[in-house]
Amino acid sequence: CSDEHVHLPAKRGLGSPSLSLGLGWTIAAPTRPLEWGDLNVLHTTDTHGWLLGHQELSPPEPNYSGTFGDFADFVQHMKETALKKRVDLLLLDSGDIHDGTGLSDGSPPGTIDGHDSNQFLKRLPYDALAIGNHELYVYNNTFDMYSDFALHWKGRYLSSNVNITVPDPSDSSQNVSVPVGSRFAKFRTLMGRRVTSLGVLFDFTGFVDGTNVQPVEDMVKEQWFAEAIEEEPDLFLLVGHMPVSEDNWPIVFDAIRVIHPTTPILIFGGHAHVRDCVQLDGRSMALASGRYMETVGWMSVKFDNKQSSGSGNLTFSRRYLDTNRLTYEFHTGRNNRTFETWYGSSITRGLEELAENYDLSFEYGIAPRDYTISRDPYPSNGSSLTLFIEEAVPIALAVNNTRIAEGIPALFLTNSGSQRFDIFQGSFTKNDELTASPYTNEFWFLSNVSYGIANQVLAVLNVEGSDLRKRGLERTRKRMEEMYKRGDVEMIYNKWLEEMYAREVARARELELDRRADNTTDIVSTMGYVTTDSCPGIGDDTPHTALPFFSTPGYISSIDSPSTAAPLNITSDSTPVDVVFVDFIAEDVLEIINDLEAESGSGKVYTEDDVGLYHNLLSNQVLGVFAQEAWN
Ligand SMILES: O=c1ccn([C@@H]2O[C@H](COP(=O)(O)O)[C@@H](O)[C@H]2O)c(=O)[nH]1
Repeated sequence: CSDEHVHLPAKRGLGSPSLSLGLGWTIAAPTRPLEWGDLNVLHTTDTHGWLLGHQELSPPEPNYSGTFGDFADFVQHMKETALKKRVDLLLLDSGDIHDGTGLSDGSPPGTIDGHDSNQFLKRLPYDALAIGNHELYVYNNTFDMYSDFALHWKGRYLSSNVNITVPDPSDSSQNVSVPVGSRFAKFRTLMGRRVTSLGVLFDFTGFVDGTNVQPVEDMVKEQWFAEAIEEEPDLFLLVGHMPVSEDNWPIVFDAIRVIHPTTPILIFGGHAHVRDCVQLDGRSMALASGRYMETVGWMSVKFDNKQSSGSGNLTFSRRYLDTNRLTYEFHTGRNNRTFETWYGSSITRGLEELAENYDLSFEYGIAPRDYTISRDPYPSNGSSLTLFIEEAVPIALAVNNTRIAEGIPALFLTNSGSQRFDIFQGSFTKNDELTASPYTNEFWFLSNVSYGIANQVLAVLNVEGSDLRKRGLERTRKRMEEMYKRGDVEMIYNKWLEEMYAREVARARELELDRRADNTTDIVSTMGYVTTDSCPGIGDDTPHTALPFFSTPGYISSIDSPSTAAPLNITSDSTPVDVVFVDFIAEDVLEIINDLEAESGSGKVYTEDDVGLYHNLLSNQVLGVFAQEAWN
C-alpha cells in the first residue's frame, strides 16, 4: 500500500521550478481497491498533449500531477498484476492527442505539431487507439497520423469512418481516399479472447480539405462493416471519439445487436471531456474518461462461464482515477521507492528534453494572479475570458497596427471555447500560453460596420435578449447543431461542472444544518471532480469537493468594456468600427452581420471578399505578446 508522501509537481522543463510546498496543498489518495474482472481496461482520451502532468499548485491541479512516464509505469505494474491474476488488461485511447500544450503544439515553425509528442504515446503498450477531431483540423497533422503514427500500431489505430486523400501509390498523378488508420481490428487478448474492435468518430463536419468523416449512420450500412461484425467474437470493443451519452453510439450498438444479441460490447468514448458511464443493456458498458490526462478510466467485466456465451447481465465495474502518483502507487501496491522504473522515468526525461528543445519554459512575464475559465465569474478580474478579450487581444493586436494608430475603433470577438485552460499566478511561459490558447486562428475583420450593428453581434451569437431570442431561435438551434458537428462540446463539459457544483452547494447546505444540529465538524476533502453518472456505484476513485463554477457565454467580446485597451471613441450608432474576429467563427459573424444589416434596411451585404486579415498575430500568440507588454 502507498506511503503517505506527496509528490511536488515541479514545472518539469515547462517553467519556473521555484514552487514550494508551503501552501497547505495536498493530494488525497484513493481508499478503495479496483474491482478486477476477467477482462480489464485502462482508458485515456482527449489527452491533448498533457504528457508532463499538471504542474501547478492551485487546486485541483495537483490531483493530475502524474507524468506520462508515471502513467507508463502504472500500466506496466498493472499488466504484471493482470498476468499474475491470469486476466486480461487492455490499454485504449479515444483520440484528440493534438492541440493543448506546448508539447503537442509548440514545435518549431515548419515542423508538424504533435509529431514529436506522439512518439511518447508510441512507447506505451496501447491495444487499440481511435482518431479524434483534433487530428483533422490541419491536413499535415492528419497526414502524419496516416504515414507515421498509424503505421506504428500495425492495424490497431482505428478510423472506421475517417479518410484522408493521398497520392495513389500505384499512380502518383492520381489521388485516393483511404482510411487514416484501419477501419477495424480483430485480435486475440493475452488470455485468448477474440476481440473485434472499431474506432468511430462522431459526425464531425469541421474537418480540413483532404480529409473526410462519414456520418455514423452511413458507416453502419457499409459492406465492410457488415463483414467486420459478421463473425461473433468473445467481445466487441468500440473505441471512439464520441460522447457516450446523447450521441450516436446506439447506432453502432444496435447494428451489432441485430446480429449478436448477447455478445458483450465494451464502449470507450470521449470528446465531451467529462467523466461519464452508460449501460445500453446488461451485457454492455460505455465509459468516457475525461480530458487532459486528468483522468484514467477503468472498466472491468466478469464474463459468464468465463466466456461470452451466456445471456444474463454481466458484472461490470468502472472507476475514474485521478492521475497522480498516490493513485498509481495505491492501485499497484507500491510506494515512492518501489514505483518508479527506468521505463517510466525515461519517458518523463524524454518529454522534459522535448520541452527544453521547444524552449517551453521561455518566460513572457509574471502573471499577477490566477485567471480561470469557469471558477471565477465572467466578466471579472479573475476570469481568463475577460483577460483574453478585454485586455490581451486589444493590447496584443495594437502592436504595429496602423488601423489602431489611426484611431479606428475596433470590437474584438471570439468564441470562449478558444480558451482551453486556466492561467496561474507566477511565471507565464510559452507552455502556459499554448495551454491557455492553443489554436492557430487568424484575426479577420470587416471594416466600416456601423457601431449600431456591430454592437448587436455578440448578443445574437449568445442568443440574449427576448427579441433576439424570438426571431433567432430557429437560426440559433441550427447554429448550435452546426457548432456541435464542428466539435463544440464546451456546453456539455460546462453543464457537467455546473451540475456538480449545484449538488455541492445543496450538500453543503444540508451539512451545515446537520452540523448545527449535531455540533459536529465537516469532513473536508480536496477539490476535484465529483461525478454522477448512470452506472451503478460510485465512479470517482478519490472523493472530492466540487469546484466552484460560474457559467460563461459561448462568445465573448471587448465591446463596451471599460478596461479595453483600445478606447472605442464612439459618438453614435453610425460611427464606423472594425469588427475583428477569429477565423473559426467567421461564417457566423458574417451571417449575423448580414441579417442585422437586412433588418435595419441599410441595403449593405458583406461577402467573403470584404473580410480582411486584421493582424499577422495568430490567436495562440496573443497571450505571449500581451504578457511581454503588460506583465514584465
Ligand atoms: O480552430 C479552432 C478549433 C477548435 N476550437 C474550439 O475547440 C472545440 C473543439 O475541441 P474539442 O476538444 O473537440 O471539444 C471547438 O468547438 C471550439 O470551441 C477553436 O476555438 N478553434
